Amino acid sequence: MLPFLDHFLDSLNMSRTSFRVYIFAAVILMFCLIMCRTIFKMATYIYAYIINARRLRCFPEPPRRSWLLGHLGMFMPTEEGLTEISSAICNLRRTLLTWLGPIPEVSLVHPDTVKPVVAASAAIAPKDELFYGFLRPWLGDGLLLSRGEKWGQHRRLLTPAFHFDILKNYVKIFNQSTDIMLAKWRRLTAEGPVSLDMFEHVSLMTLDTLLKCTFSYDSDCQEKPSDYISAIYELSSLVVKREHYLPHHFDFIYNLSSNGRKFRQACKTVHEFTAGVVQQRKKALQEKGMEEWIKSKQGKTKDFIDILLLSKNEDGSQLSDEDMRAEVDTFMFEGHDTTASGLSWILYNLACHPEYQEKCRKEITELLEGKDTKHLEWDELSKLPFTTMCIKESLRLHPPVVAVIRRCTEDIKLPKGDILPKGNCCIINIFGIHHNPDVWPNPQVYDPYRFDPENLQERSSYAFVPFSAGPRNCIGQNFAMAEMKIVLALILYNFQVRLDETKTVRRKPELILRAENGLWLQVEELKR
Ligand code: HEM
Repeated sequence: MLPFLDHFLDSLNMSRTSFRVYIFAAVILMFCLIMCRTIFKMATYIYAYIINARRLRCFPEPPRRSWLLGHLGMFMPTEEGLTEISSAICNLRRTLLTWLGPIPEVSLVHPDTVKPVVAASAAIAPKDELFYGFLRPWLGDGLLLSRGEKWGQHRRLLTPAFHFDILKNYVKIFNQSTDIMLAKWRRLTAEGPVSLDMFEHVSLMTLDTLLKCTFSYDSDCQEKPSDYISAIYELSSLVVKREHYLPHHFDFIYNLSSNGRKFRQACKTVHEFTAGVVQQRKKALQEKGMEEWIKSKQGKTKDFIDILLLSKNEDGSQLSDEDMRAEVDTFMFEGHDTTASGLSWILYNLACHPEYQEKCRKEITELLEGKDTKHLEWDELSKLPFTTMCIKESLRLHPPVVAVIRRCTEDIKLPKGDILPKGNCCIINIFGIHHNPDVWPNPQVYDPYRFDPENLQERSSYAFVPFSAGPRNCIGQNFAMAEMKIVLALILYNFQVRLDETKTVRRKPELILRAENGLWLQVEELKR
């Protein structure tokens, strides 16, 4: 049947039976090798899990089944666990690491390791990994998900939109949106203190702010429901549900599911809204002409879409409609939940520590007392040093984004000499870094004095990375810090927040760090 094979075996002086035995042995050997590799890899994970769980105690709350998947990421081999394992294997380190292939999701928890990874991560694509992929149908090729040359070009184009001269103009909006929330709180607490879910109230307020800063759109969403806002909420929750349910990781199955259909519908609502505003604005610009249009904006706050319309690349080209839509959707996604999470946890930490809350209030009162309008100006934001320390310490203890993913673009040397091979994916475990006892003594303790300028010197700049770090850090961090300072100042000036003893607060890492069943605090108006 196979004259060629017979000829070949004759030339080797080998019978067909012996040939079959050899082939069989080779297959068994290959199978054993693959099994060894898999077993070894699994043992590595289990060992690292035990080491990390013991050493780092990332999340004090035991994981619940529903979010075990997301939670496991926190315990994937940290570079320390990995070092210990590979040290045990001793000289074969490099060879073994290479042989094992890319070790998925090594979780980086030390500033020295994070530094080379984020520094090299400008043009790479961390973004096509599992989780980022789920966001793509919604956010398109916006700044968060784009890569390479396109990312570089857009980042250069968008950076001026976050210049202090532009951010200054948003201060009025931050004050106004907070006033709306506080008016609501006044109504709710008219009869006495009540317990409110901070996430619910604060995230509506941050969305309201973003809609005004991005589109100049007053949706009144803090008072009445809005389709666009509901769609954004739905998209955020559907992405998390998809991540936690393994069969839905496959596009084919997800698209057929009811959640997949809801996701498509919500994407449609959001995209139509954004594209509509972009179109309208472009039309107005074309009708008026550039000069007249710029004149009409003088003395008014330029929103984010205005700035995008005026931006040009080095070659004079502008963003296409599609790119503009993607950038706006990305800002709405990146900018509201993160800031809401940051603010909710700050209020929680200050409720846990009334002495710090009182100290912030004193600082804020000194600034606002004697002013006609109890609003903060841009220049006053630097006059709240203790409040800023409290905000930073809360971002350390409860970072809104718990982790980001990067792929190494080069071999990365770990502190103890081991190598993370190029191409390996790693989790920059922001939560882990912020809770690493080697960097932060007593990491679970809320102590704003860690951020006293006197204590900053000896700490690595990669020890505190709530906004990530390196060229691909958060473009909106100054926006977020300004907003958080203003909102916090106005809340503390007008209200007292206390823990609600009837509700337990448990951290719940999703897209952002949430609280299981909401974050309920007792709110009481201060009589001045
Ligand atoms: C407390 C609030 C915020 C936190 C903690 C935060 C955190 C982060 C982090 C950790 C990243 C890196 C994500 C990654 O690489 O996967 C990021 C990226 C980004 N953030 Fe923020 N963010 C906040 C507020 C904002 C705001 C207010 C905006 C816009 C208005 C914004 C816009 C963005 C964008 C566009 C990116 C992608 C940047 C790029 O890849 O070049 N963020 N943010």
